Amino acid sequence: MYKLDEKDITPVQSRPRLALTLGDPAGIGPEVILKALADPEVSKSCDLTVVGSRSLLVEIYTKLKLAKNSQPLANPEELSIFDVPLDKHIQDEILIGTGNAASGAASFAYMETAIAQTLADQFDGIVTGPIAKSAWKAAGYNYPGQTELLAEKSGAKRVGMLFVARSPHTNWTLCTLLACTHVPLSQVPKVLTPQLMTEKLDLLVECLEKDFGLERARIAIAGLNPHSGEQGQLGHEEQDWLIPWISQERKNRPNFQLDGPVPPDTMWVKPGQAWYGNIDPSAPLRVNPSQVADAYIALYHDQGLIPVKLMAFDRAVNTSIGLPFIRTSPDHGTAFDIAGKGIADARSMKAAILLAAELVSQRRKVKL
Ligand SMILES: NC(=O)c1ccc[n+]([C@@H]2O[C@H](COP(=O)([O-])OP(=O)(O)OC[C@H]3O[C@@H](n4cnc5c(N)ncnc54)[C@H](O)[C@@H]3O)[C@@H](O)[C@H]2O)c1
Ligand SMILES: N[C@H](C(=O)O)[C@H](O)COP(=O)(O)O
Repeated sequence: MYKLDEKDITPVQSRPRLALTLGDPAGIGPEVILKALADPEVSKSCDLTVVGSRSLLVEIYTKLKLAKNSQPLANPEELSIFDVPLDKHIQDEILIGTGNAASGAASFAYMETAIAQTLADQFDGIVTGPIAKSAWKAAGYNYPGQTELLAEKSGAKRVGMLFVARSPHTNWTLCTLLACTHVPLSQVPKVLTPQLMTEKLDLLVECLEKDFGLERARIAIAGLNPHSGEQGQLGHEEQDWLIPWISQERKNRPNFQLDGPVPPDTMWVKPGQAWYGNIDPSAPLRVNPSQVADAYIALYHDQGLIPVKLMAFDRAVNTSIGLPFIRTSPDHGTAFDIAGKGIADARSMKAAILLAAELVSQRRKVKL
């Protein structure tokens, strides 16, 4: 991947067209959007249309302008907005800082609208503001997350959740795919199967080739149990199917180096070193970014997202792979605890917009 700079920005007429959903209006989505859109690097990279309720956005903008130490915010009057008006009784029940059925109904309506408009070719991709799954549930929408709604509405049979983050220290890119996502921990060993792993590996390989231009890549796959099961002494999944599955996939994909199962506790040591680089000048240079994997497969949500968010909470991007269009999202959630205070960090939203623009441009090049 490369850093988007002035010379890479495509001419105005072919700039990526992105829909930007507000997310849960009671959370920090509107704030990080207004902050990100005030950044010239963002506005230069693509044509952005906010999909959400204009009147709510204006209300939040007015409130944030009054906040202490208010940072630059885009003025809604100057933005392209695809207005999704809400029934008055729903709008009246939206309370900044509290996700509820009304805020869930609103964020669901924004997503449905953005997906429909993107499928109708009004946009090349969607950047989604954070939603609360519990608020969707309260509103009567039973989806584990936005990814599953996107897959259902777009007819995608397979979808993957990939977190992409570029290190500010070394410029190295951390790519982490979750083999299973919003699955309760007790269900993880049952959900993980060789079939599921093959589906996710197929998606990752397609994405690395098509979106990141990597025809040969190194992929590290985590084990499930402590020390990858210690030869069956600390868990049996590695011996039963994970090791045979990796061996088979090595034969099937000679262009790809598949490492694993890597003991989960040490899987993140080298990525951590590649991410931070030689920060301590007295330490020997411990890892060369070219010697680490191009992508990591974590077997379940927190196995992958604890290290990702520890290293890169301010800039990781949740990227859906396998959809017929680009979709990215910041890695953080609705942060109801700080909503409306003007202190939310917009860098992950900015990274999500820039990555979406970059991926749209890359797909266009591949199509030519
Ligand atoms: N992109 C998404 O749609 C997405 C991603 C993760 C979680 N969620 C949802 O968000 C809701 C809340 O989840 P959570 O509390 O586990 O995670 P969270 O990311 O909302 O918040 C975790 C902590 O980080 C802080 N934080 C988060 N984003 C921040 C930012 N941009 N700037 C400064 N501080 C920030 C919060 O104040 C909180 O202390 C849940 O319903 C969850 O499902 C949505
Ligand atoms: N699993 C994601 C995370 O923790 O960042 C997040 O919940 C987003 O999921 P959707 O994009 O599917 O809503």
